[in-house]
Amino acid sequence: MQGIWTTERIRAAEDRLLAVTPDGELMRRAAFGLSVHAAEMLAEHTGSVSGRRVTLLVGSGNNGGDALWAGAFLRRRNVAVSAILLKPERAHGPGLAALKRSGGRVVSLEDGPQWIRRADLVVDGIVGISARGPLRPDAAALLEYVSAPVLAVDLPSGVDPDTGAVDGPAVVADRTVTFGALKPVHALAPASCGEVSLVDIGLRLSEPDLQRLDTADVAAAWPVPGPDDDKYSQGVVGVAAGSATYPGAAVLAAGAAVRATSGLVRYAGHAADVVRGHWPEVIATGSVTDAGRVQAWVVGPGIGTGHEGRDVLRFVLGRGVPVCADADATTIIARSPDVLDARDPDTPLVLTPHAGEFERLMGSPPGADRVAAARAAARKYDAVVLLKGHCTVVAAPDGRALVNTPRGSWLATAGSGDVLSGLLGALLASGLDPWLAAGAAAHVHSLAGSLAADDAPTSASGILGAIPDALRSVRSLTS
Ligand SMILES: NC(=O)C1=CN([C@@H]2O[C@H](COP(=O)(O)OP(=O)(O)OC[C@H]3O[C@@H](n4cnc5c(N)ncnc54)[C@H](OP(=O)(O)O)[C@@H]3O)[C@@H](O)[C@H]2O)[C@@H](O)CC1
Ligand SMILES: Nc1ncnc2c1ncn2[C@@H]1O[C@H](COP(=O)(O)OP(=O)(O)O)[C@@H](O)[C@H]1O
Ligand SMILES: [K+]
Repeated sequence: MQGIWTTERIRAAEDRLLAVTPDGELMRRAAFGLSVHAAEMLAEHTGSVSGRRVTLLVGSGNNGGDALWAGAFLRRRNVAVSAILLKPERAHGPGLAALKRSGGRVVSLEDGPQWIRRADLVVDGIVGISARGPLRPDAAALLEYVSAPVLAVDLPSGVDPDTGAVDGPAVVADRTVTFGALKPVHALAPASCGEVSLVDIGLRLSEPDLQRLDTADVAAAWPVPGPDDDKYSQGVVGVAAGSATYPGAAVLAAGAAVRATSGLVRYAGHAADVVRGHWPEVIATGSVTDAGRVQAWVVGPGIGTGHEGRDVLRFVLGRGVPVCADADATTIIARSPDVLDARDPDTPLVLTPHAGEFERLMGSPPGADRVAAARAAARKYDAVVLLKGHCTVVAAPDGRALVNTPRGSWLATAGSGDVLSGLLGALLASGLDPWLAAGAAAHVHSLAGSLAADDAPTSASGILGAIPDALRSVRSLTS
């Protein structure tokens, strides 16, 4: 698991460390690491370091101080460094002195654009973890001239450090070098951060506020049959999805469940013939009432939101097994919360809303703080909530939260959510902790999406087809 800490926690840990570290030492550690990454980027993009031009955008806080010190270190490698000070009277004193001593140039805000245009690399030291609100106009104006690769100091300026939300102009970095520990922005705003690198400055932190699954966590959690297993012992999943008119959701959800684990898959609903045609290994019946025993249900994709869908949902909630309520099932719960009376409070429920379904469930959209939103919904429904979007957030009623950072946006395609629910249902049936099951399913779903796409549009069927490759890739770490 990768830990992620809020800026409040980071600041407290920094204060503790600062108290026992010589003055300026932490910043120099941070800035030296930053300069190594800057040199690496110069070499990558231009083929050399010496003689190249770096322009620093320098705000009035320590983030600007990091940039100035890094500039001084780069001077030692014969890089031409210029610094644009947004507030010259409040620039970090020791950093500015170090840059000047090393032969770096300080340029005025008015001359800034030409130095940005001529740069081989732009370093964003405008603002770091003390950023508040949208980027100020003088800083925002400079960004219009940037065409060179950008290295963000700690985080891309203009992006909220704790939520990753972007409200107005913001830096889009090719690489972000952060210090001590990952902050929420790094997991929640991948398109703004670019590649994220962590420089160790010796921070000590306890329990993280937010987590991210490593591939190794997913590999360790994913169920694999052993010598004594049979088709029942690995967990049987039931899929209640689709309709005669719209059988696609059923085919996708059942197919994802088939590919996720080697346990048995049952299907119940009006698309039984179509599902059987696609997946002969699925035991398909017309109704949940004669589906047979399962260890978890996936319910909702394509079942409609009328009384029949409501009856199906109520029936599966009453079976005493974990339920993944997706798509139409979330809408039914939002409109008729009394269906949840059928649920035994001790059996896990996973809700998988996208933003629109979330708004129906909670009465307002997720807003900028998607982690807080998912946590609130998890508490309200006493359920694990998987909030879909570019980044997927999974929160448990006990407050645990994780985020899945995607590789691109190819998952934004029709039916992709049905594939996710099938994966998740199969993991629930195997007995995995529902929060971990949701996180692992999201991880494999997004990996399958990027493998299927391979830089060109794909489809839900393509994502489904790439599940075995995604699992092979995840498991290759363990073999
Ligand atoms: N502490 C440590 O041990 C270490 C800390 N480190 C580094 O320190 C950074 C944190 O530094 P920090 O706390 O000095 O604040 P920082 O983020 O630079 O910005 C504050 C200034 O920005 C301004 N400002 C605010 N919002 C703005 C906006 N929207 N748009 C534009 N400007 C805005 C605001 O100005 P004011 O409102 O005062 O005019 C304020 O003065 C951290 O990210 C890391 O890089 C590393 O060296 C490792 C060791
Ligand atoms: N821009 C995006 N980037 C990455 N993933 C996305 C993006 N938009 C949607 N997704 C993912 O794609 C899936 C879409 O699911 P859903 O909204 O239920 O669609 P559908 O009903 O068509 O299946 C979710 O897993 C969601 O997290
Ligand atoms: K920054």
